[in-house]
Amino acid sequence: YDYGTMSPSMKVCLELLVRTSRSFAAVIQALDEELRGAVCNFYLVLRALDTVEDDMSIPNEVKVPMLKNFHHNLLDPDWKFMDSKDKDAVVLQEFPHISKEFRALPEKYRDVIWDVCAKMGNGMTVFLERKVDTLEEWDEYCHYVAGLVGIGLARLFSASGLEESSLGMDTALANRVGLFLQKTNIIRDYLEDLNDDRIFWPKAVWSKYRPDIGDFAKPEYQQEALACLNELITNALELIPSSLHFMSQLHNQSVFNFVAIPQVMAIATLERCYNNPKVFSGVVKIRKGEAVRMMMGSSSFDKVKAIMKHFVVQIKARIPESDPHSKQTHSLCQKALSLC
Ligand SMILES: O=C(O)CO[C@@H](C(=O)O)[C@@H](OCCCCCc1ccc2ccccc2c1)C(=O)NCCCCCc1ccc2ccccc2c1
Ligand SMILES: [Mg+2]
Ligand SMILES: [Mg+2]
Repeated sequence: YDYGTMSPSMKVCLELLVRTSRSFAAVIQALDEELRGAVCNFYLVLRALDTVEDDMSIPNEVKVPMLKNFHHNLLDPDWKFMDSKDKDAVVLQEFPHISKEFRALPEKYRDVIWDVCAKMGNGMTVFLERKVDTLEEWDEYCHYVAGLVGIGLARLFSASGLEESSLGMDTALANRVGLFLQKTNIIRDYLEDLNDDRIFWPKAVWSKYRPDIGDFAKPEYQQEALACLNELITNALELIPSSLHFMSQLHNQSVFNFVAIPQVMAIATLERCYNNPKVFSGVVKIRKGEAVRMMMGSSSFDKVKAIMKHFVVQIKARIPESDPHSKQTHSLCQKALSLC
């Protein structure tokens, strides 16, 4: 970076990026110059929107219009929100710096960020009133908060000229790339979300095993908890072919690293969570050393396929005979391995 020529608001944005994202700050900063500012702003704008969604101290009658109209704040140099209690409240307090950087971006990037922000904000309100019930609604919610990010990123990559224009046109594929990350987060964060009285596990699935999702945290219901966990992980494993297909189309090294590292971290997380009772007593995180090794080893498609293969083999090797979805899990592992 050339800190000397960087505008004061860009300096603030870089600090906000590093402060609000352990997992994305490094890979965003490593993007080629042409994309870095746009993707950094895309992240901060959506993190600010998500901070409104996540802030349980904001009542729904205030939150709904705030989310629906959030994208208009991008054009208001003075807009900020000082009353958030969320862990990332700082992005709402410093929003004038974020919106200033947005307005300085080329129009082709502003159009993508504006469009995704509007659609995500509107989508979030849909699930403020009602919980995620069916697997279709699980896909719908994840589309709003992460699928749209994948679609927006693919459009930014194509618009930059660093990737083919066809990438930005296959919205169904880019959507699935985002779903893979969000479903992994939701599966991993069972206990954290339960403690916040937030449920993102689809009710149509967990209610097959227990009438109250809180029961999974009780040792006497460990079998039901693991069966539900394994079913949701199996659902997420369906997305591996799309993840690989998306990555196979990337030509720019910095874009490849940016896409591959979160995907590799996701399959590693799913493997750590599979049939693991610790999901219900704490948060299963990848150790820093292991994460660094994976980041270093994700620089080419062949290397990423080797890492994917490693984790899918681990899952396949420990599918319990008694698990109600063992056949689906086994055949999805086979399918994924055939592509690695
Ligand atoms: O509050 C938290 O800390 C976690 O919030 C989760 C939640 O509230 O569900 C949840 O908030 C979702 C709404 C805001 C999305 C913000 C975002 C995230 C990553 C980005 C990466 C690059 C550019 C823009 C990005 C925007 C969250 O952060 N989930 C993490 C998984 C979603 C990642 C989105 C995504 C999708 C496709 C991608 C493809 C390639 C590289 C990164 C990708 C990143
Ligand atoms: Mg959040
Ligand atoms: Mg959220």
